[in-house]
Amino acid sequence: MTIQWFPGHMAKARRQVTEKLKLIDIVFELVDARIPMSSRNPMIDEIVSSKPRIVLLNKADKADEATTKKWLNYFKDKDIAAIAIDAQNGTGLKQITSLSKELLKEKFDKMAAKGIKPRAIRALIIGIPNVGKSTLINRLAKRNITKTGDRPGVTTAQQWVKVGKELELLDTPGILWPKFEDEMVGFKLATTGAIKDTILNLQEITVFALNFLKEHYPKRLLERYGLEELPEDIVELFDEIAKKRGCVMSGGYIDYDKTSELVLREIRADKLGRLSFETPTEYQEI
Ligand SMILES: Nc1nc2c(ncn2[C@@H]2O[C@H](COP(=O)(O)OP(=O)(O)OP(=O)(O)O)[C@@H](O)[C@H]2O)c(=O)[nH]1
Repeated sequence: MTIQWFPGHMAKARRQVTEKLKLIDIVFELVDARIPMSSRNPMIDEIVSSKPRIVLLNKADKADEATTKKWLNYFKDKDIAAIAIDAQNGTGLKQITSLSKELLKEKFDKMAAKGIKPRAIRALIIGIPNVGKSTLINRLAKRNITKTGDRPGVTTAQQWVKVGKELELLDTPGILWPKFEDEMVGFKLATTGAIKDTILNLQEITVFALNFLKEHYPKRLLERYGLEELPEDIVELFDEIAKKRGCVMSGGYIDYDKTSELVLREIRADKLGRLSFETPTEYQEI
């Protein structure tokens, strides 16, 4: 899904999430494990301040394991509950219920003391587009299709999805916008495929990605594209990859768009291995 986030849409998204918060005990904030900060909504702390929250680092199967460990420590140091998961394969999902119970123990104990009948924990999944919200809901609910509740004529009443006996999810997730006014965030979102390539310049995204790989994963670049060494100049690197992969037009001109598409496709398909595009050290001050 591509959403054009105009101010009116942002206000509406925020209003919808705020409404849903009234119905639930806990928020599961879904982020992309490869870019846990860039894939968050910039106002998330303020928007969900009234509820306990677990940060779910999704697509952990695509992220650099060592960096994901650092992110988990980062959140732990900040006293923020966080779990690395792979919603597609179901890895890490068991911890979601146990950690939710832990975080809500006091609230539920108090309810029990008042004689309120025990009930399942109610949760809402929130995240930016394409972060894996529907995949997670379907996986937790052990079903294949998420019902879309907002087609004309379909009742808009909230539906609950049961996850075992102890947890219930709202079946429509909360969708919030990313922090795209920051250019680096935009490049990271585009490199990981979170936003359409047409939103930013394709070649600029690839320059960002290649520079990043050159600095952080040079060996992977060398191996993937059969290069002897990495040229200093990023255009030269582009040229070498293009020549290795036949992205050259008649007359010997390099087809930079084709090269860009190829490199980005391969990064997103994990052909260069598991990659993370940001580390906690850049965010220590937050
Ligand atoms: N490798 C991997 N892919 C995942 C994971 N979770 C989701 N995906 C893929 O990511 C893409 C987006 O997933 P969705 O579940 O549609 O994301 P969404 O957040 O519901 O997206 P919107 O409907 O746009 O808000 C799909 O191609 C999923 O198959 C995961 O843990 N690992």
